[in-house]
Amino acid sequence: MVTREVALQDYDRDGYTIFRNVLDRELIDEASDHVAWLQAKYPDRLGEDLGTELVARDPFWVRLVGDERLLDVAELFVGPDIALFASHYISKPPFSGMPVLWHQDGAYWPLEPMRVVTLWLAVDEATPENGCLRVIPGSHSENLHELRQRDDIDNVLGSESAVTVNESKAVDLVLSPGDVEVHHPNILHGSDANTSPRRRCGLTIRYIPTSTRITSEEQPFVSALLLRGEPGVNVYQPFPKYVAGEHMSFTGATNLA
Ligand SMILES: O=C(O)CCC(=O)C(=O)O
Ligand SMILES: [Fe+2]
Repeated sequence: MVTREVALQDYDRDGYTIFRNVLDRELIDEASDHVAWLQAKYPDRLGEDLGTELVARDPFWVRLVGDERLLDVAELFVGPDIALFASHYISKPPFSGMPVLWHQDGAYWPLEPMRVVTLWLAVDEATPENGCLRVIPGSHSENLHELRQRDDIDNVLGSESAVTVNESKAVDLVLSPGDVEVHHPNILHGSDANTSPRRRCGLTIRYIPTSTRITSEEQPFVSALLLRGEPGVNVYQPFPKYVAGEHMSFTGATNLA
């Protein structure tokens, strides 16, 4: 088990770090069921695009991103007053899962200042074969680059950082279900297509200190949720109540009815 100090040193130096085995198998199995449930409920959405406006009305999603073990990790990076900014499952189906081109998250986000951390929770095993995350260590010290549109190839974001990336420096992040990778908003990262017979699903969770303002016009922001501590500068969505038959059932759901 890495100590907090080592994790923070790694993050400061490399722009990312990994925490192993943060969540238990039972909860990860529920997250995997959740992906199947979402895909049945929203058949027109791609597995790579399950998020944002779905989060705050989904009691399991809110329970998952509000898990104390995840918030304890987030707190190391953003301090004790923590809100959710956004969350997505990126579930790449076998054989056809799309790549995520090289990018810096901060180039996409309406946040001021850009203090935010991503926790990427592995729902499936992630390996080079099924399109695991890839990062360029140390690139978080670069400023945010312009984006350029990319519609010439199938890809999740439809855009990429307008820089030439030295892929020989890329590190593949091999993760097991329940592991959490943490990354900086400026780090260059992406992932290849899934050409393997195995699904590759991860959940991105973007946590902000409540001193970071979500500057989008729409307020409260669709997936803004106060998860720990003082509310700071934002307004937030209410927590959803669990309604049997409407929401996915999960351990502890009826306590949230
Ligand atoms: O899941 C992926 O392949 C990409 C994830 C990503 O870009 C992110 O977590 O910011
Ligand atoms: Fe990203």
